Parts: sequence; C-alpha cells; structure tokens
Amino acid sequence: MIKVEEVTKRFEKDLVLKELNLNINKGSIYGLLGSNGAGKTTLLKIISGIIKANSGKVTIEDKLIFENALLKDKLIFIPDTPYFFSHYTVNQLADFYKNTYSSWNQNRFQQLGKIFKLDPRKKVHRFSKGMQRQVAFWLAFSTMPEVLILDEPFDGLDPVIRKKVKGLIIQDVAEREMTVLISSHNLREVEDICDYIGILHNGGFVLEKDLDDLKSDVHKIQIAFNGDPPEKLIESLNIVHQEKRGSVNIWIVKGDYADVDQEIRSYQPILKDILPLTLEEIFIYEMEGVGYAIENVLV
Ligand SMILES: Nc1ncnc2c1ncn2[C@@H]1O[C@H](COP(=O)(O)OP(=O)(O)OP(=O)(O)O)[C@@H](O)[C@H]1O
Repeated sequence: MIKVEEVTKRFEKDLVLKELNLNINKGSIYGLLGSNGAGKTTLLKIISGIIKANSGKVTIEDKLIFENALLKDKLIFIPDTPYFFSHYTVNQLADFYKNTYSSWNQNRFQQLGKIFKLDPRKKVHRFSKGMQRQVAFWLAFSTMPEVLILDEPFDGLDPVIRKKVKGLIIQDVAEREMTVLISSHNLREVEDICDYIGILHNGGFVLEKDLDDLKSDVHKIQIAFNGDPPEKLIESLNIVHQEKRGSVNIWIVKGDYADVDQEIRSYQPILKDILPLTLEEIFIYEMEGVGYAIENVLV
C-alpha cells in the first residue's frame, strides 16, 4: 500500500534519511519509533507528500504521492502540533474539510460530536491543547481517510480520550481497511494498537518487524545457579544484554522460546523465570545495540 524506496533526505549538509526502504500493508497499523532527531517526522512528511525527498520515491497504491492531489484526498496527516485556521469554529473547519475532501461524511462528523463532546460552534483557539488535538481527530475521522498518518498522536490527550481515539482507529482499520502510520515515543500506546514496528536511528532502520514475532523472539530471563552461571550455557545462548542483581542474573536472550528453555533446563538452574519483554524494553536494548546507551533501565 505505502512503499518507500531508497529515500534519501538532506537538510543542507545534514543527511537525515539514508536510502530508506519501508513497506506498509493495507489495513495495518505501523508504529514508527526512534530516538530524538532520528528522522521520524521528516519521513512522515515525505510519505504525506508535504516535503520532497532528494532521491528515491514514495508511492501509495503504486502512485507517487508528491504533488498528487488525488492521492492526498485520501490521506490525512495530523502533525505533532495540529495546524488550524485557529479563528475558525469547528463547524467552519468542517465546512472547509467538506469542500476539500471528497469522502467527507457529515453524518459521521455529527456522530463523532457525541464522542468528543466539544462545542462545534466554538473557535478552535479557545480550546485547550488536548481539546484542539481532539478537534484534529474529529475532523480527520470525518473525512474517512484511506491512509492516516499521525505524529505523536496521544500527546496531551487524557486517558479516556486516548482510549476512545484508539478505539476509533481500530474500528476504521477493521471496518474499512484504513492504513495507519504512527510515530510515537509513547511505547505503551504503540504496543497496544500497532501490528508492525520500525525503529529508526540516524536515518536508517535498526529493526523492522511484526510486533508479535518481535515479542516471541526475545525474552527476559531471570536465572540463578549454585555459583557462577556455566560458561557453556552463556556461549550457547544469544545474550544481547546481561546484568546481575545479587545472585540473580538478568539476561535478555534472542531465540525461540522452546529452544532457549530447553537449553537452560539442561543446566539445572536453582531459579529460572522466562518472561516476555515489553516494547519499551525491546526498544531500549535495540537502541543500546546501536550505541545509544541507556543504563540500568531494565527492571
Ligand atoms: N526544516 C528543517 N531544516 C533543517 N533541518 C531539519 C528540518 N527538519 C528537520 N531537520 C533535522 O532533521 C533531523 C531529523 O528531524 P525529525 O524532526 O525528522 O526527527 P524526529 O525523529 O521526528 O525527532 P523527535 O523524536 O525529536 O521529534 C534533525 O536533526 C533535525 O534537526
């Protein structure tokens, strides 16, 4: 559905994206993670056709996005600071969107009014930051987009509204196969709704994987032996991070759960716990692996 091929972007001398490739399937929710300055917003703007790559191409359903009004009619990008004609009321903005997006759905706009519970006669600049973000979602969902691109979407939303917005995203993905790309530092929210994850660092992907595969391929192991852990066991496992707390060793191990479990059992530890990792933990050790040190954050 969305295809990024060999995209390179420079700002003057700074190389921000380096021959980047990315595929996002129709009807999926893709979570774009990465360190500050990794190039996430730049990538979202290129995919939305707002800025142009220096080289490479971005297509949506095999059509180039840049300066393609027909494609942009089906795509909504909500930036980290939503942009409005702030002296417009929500109703006036709705009229503007109605005239701009061919798939505008007035009935949905009215239905969503019951969910967001904001006065549509009020000027946008009179709303709080979080309420303005709600307006952005209200208008975006009313255009029935085929592609929804979100930069830090949950910033400033209270937990109740977050849950509602996530529910609306999931509903549109399930019912209309909307495709969603989300850039966020809020890993718990991303973990909740995304089915695919990409971690961007210094303009390139450190990791890109189906979230379920990612989680089933990496484990946090708490393990203790009478004395030091056997060297042979350490050598046989793919340990990507290790630390010691008292007599308990904490290892982050990559590999198939059953294989790892069997290998460990054969050395008869006095304590063994194999736990799945949260996305936050996966993110931290992957970033550590590329030299982005965050120490002692695994709890
Ligand atoms: N218009 C611009 N002109 C010059 N440099 C820019 C411009 N926009 C972004 N950059 C630079 O490109 C790099 C990537 O910025 P970008 O905003 O894409 O990162 P990000 O991953 O979204 O970061 P964050 O997580 O902090 O929001 C940064 O070094 C930034 O300074």
